[in-house]
Amino acid sequence: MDEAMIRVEHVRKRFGRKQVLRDISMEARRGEITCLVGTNGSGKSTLLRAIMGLTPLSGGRVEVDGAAFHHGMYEKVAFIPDTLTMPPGMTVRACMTFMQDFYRSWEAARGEELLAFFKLDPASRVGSLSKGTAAKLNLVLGLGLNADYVLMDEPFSGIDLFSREHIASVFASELIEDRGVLFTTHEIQDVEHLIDKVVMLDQGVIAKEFYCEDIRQREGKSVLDVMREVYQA
Ligand SMILES: Nc1ncnc2c1ncn2[C@@H]1O[C@H](COP(=O)(O)OP(=O)(O)OP(=O)(O)O)[C@@H](O)[C@H]1O
Repeated sequence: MDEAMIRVEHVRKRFGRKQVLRDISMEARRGEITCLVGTNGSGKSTLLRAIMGLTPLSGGRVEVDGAAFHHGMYEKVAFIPDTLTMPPGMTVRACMTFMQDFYRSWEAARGEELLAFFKLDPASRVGSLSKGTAAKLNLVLGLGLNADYVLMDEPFSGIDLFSREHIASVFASELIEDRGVLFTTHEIQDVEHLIDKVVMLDQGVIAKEFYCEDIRQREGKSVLDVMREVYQA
């Protein structure tokens, strides 16, 4: 059996008395772009953080390529959060040097390629970046890692149309290659043509998990059509 995937099995997560993830089982395969969707507060960020071991699970398990997730896997699975975590005084160049010092899997040449792709100025400081530019730097730092899987939390949040298109084009480029991508977005219509699979989260469970091509061919529906059916039912 091909185990090149992140597999989430019966994951549960509770914050105090609030059960956010009730029983989540899903897969994100290497070589595929998987999009996690759900209404506000449905637990998308919580699930990404749970997969990365950034928040303890209340139950269930996460496997990467058939082995239980452990901290050594941070080189294999990159996480790009929805906010830039670098200190405001640091320059873009210093952020890249930090990544180089901190991660064995940082690929300097790929980092330079990404910097050029997003037209970022290496001398600008983190604190002076606009929201969209900060999001681009976040992508440079995450995708510069030679990780097999990349998890991204809302890479398009608050970003203008052209920057969104620019970021979306990364998904179709060799910068992603055969990695496995799992990301969340509310801007599904912008990326629908780029994604392979959709996982729909609703009230702590997976309401639906499907390949976009299947739903298009079999039912003649767009992802948005299916989302309307599930979330507006
Ligand atoms: N650290 C925490 N402590 C308590 N509750 C939390 C914590 N983190 C998240 N929650 C709650 O878990 C639920 C899911 O939050 P989460 O951020 O995962 O949703 P989301 O689907 O990413 O939402 P959005 O689309 O608005 O970004 C929310 O009700 C939130 O208030």
